[in-house]
Amino acid sequence: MIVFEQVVKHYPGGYTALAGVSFEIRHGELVVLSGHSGAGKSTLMKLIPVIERPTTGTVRINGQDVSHLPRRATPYLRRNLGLVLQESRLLYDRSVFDNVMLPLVITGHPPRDAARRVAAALERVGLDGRGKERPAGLSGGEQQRVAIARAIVNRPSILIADEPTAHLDPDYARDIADLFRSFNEAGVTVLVSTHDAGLFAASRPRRLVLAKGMLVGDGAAVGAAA
Ligand SMILES: Nc1ncnc2c1ncn2[C@@H]1O[C@H](COP(=O)(O)OP(=O)(O)OP(=O)(O)O)[C@@H](O)[C@H]1O
Repeated sequence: MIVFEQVVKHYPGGYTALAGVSFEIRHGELVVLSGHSGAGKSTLMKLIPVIERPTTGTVRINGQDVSHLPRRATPYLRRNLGLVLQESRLLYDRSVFDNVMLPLVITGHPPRDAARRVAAALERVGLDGRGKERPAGLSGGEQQRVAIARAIVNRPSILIADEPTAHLDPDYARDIADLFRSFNEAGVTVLVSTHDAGLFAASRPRRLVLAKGMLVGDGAAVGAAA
């Protein structure tokens, strides 16, 4: 469960990225966050794993107020979150397998079970047998799948993805959207931001719409309108 209560985020220099945002996402929901460039989507997403903190207001994840979470406690929080953020780039000097393994290495997972989980995550995103390859040799859509496999390898209950279909050809983008739907159908709470909400319309998601740091829409998607 993700709860935002009157969340305000000012950046240094005075820019207001979020101007008092409140909503509640229940377990098992599929939520698409849309809004123009600069509306505050990335900021909202970064508040959940505490990459950024609210200036005022409260963010609660699975009942825990994370607004003032000590830095040393953030790895425990992030263990239950799958993150595909703008800044979560792949390591290009490592194999696909090593990239997906990374979160398990960080959490000190037993190596043999970790290898099994990586193989399962790669299979889940349609990249089984590709673990030895380098990310640079993969298409943009396949690289995004590696990032998604890395996000789900810890079997998170919440998956957060910031513009995962940006820069992808329409066919690849649709495949990625379908992948998020299948995670959601398997019980994962999914929050995904996009400029193209129509891409996810078939999944009948709940749509949150941000404009200038304010929540201006909250409801079921209608047709393929963006
Ligand atoms: N670290 C930062 N320091 C200062 N200002 C920032 C910072 N991060 C974001 N902003 C500003 O906050 C506003 C909201 O940015 P944010 O990235 O959340 O929007 P967005 O809706 O995700 O946009 P986009 O779709 O272009 O990624 C923007 O005007 C941006 O310039």
